[in-house]
Amino acid sequence: MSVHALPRIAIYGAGSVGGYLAARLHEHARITCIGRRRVIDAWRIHGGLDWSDLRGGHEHVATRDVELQVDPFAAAKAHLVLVTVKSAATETVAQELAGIIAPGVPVVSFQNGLHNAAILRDALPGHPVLAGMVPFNVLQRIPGDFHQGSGGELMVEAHDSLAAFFPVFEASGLPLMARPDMPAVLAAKLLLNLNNAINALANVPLKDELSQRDWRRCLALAQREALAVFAAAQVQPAKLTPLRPQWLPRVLEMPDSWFRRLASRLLAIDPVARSSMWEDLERGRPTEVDAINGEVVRIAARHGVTAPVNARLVALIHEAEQARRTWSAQALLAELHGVQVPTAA
Ligand SMILES: NC(=O)C1=CN([C@@H]2O[C@H](COP(=O)(O)OP(=O)(O)OC[C@H]3O[C@@H](n4cnc5c(N)ncnc54)[C@H](OP(=O)(O)O)[C@@H]3O)[C@@H](O)[C@H]2O)C=CC1
Ligand SMILES: CC(C)(CO)C(=O)C(=O)O
Repeated sequence: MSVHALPRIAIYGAGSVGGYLAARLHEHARITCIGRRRVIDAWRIHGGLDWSDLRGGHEHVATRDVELQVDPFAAAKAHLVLVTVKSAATETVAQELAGIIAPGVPVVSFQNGLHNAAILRDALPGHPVLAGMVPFNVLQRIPGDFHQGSGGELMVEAHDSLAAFFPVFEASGLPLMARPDMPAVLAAKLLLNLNNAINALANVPLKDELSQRDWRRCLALAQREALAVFAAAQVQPAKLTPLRPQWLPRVLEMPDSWFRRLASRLLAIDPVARSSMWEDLERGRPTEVDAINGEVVRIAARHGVTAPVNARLVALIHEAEQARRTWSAQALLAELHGVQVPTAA
């Protein structure tokens, strides 16, 4: 196919996910990736983008093969826009895209958190704005070099406007699964993302963290609390792993050898992979904790229940944004047990 016949995709938010998607999709679409000047300059100095994954796939994509831009107007010619900024930046991005992108162009939020698509939708009437989900981890090891450290398929809200783009993702080796139940998918992803804060506080790779029972017990406390909050709010998370979401805390608490046997897929993570929240702390950036653990606390408050474990994780991450401290699993577990209201005997 001539390059001029390829669809144009704008990726708004040049970071870990944005850079990885740009590098993976570039052969089957004309990609424009829009981001901060410091990032775009660093990617140009790197000579383009490199991607690799845990199955050994890798490629160097030269700067002539992806358009790297700092000007939001570069999104004007896109046939599809993918939003890949952190949740706190969504409102600003929505305002920046309004009036720039062509009428009717679909916009997909490839972000964690429950409300990013709704924020974009409010500012972009006349566009199908669709929730998406990135299941795998991407680490930007050095500027311009992206490593996918775990598996899973990209998901998106089913919509006719995306018909021309499914083959692009498929041909690029990143199939996109259309889902009729994205609110349930995002709720299930939020449960998994409760580990982002624990991984950031642990300051160790995800695989090491999840291999140790006391870290998993911390996650089980946060997930069990979130599941109770979801039940109070009548939110049913989708089944994204071989285990039903309701079983996750019990399996996480199992001894290491049982956990390895029962949840081998949860441990199929590259040894270098860390959560995106760890990457934020490492780079001195504000984190997304208010859109993740903070979301559990807000839903709890709306439904007359409490979420002290997730509230404590929010506070600890905000403290870490100011000054980092490395926790041991035992110290964090004691801290999280300490905030729980004892249940009547
Ligand atoms: N990284 C991962 O492994 C995964 C991440 N996710 C989710 O994907 C989303 C993106 O995460 P990630 O890629 O890690 O984020 P990054 O912080 O790596 O990338 C986002 C980039 O967008 C930039 N940005 C913010 N606002 C604007 C703007 N108005 N115009 C241009 N650029 C802007 C940011 O700059 P600045 O820092 O200056 O704000 C940053 O460079 C998040 O919701 C995250 O939770 C989901 C699954 C996995
Ligand atoms: C893939 C996962 C769950 C963990 O890396 C993530 O979403 C993140 O880091 O933000």
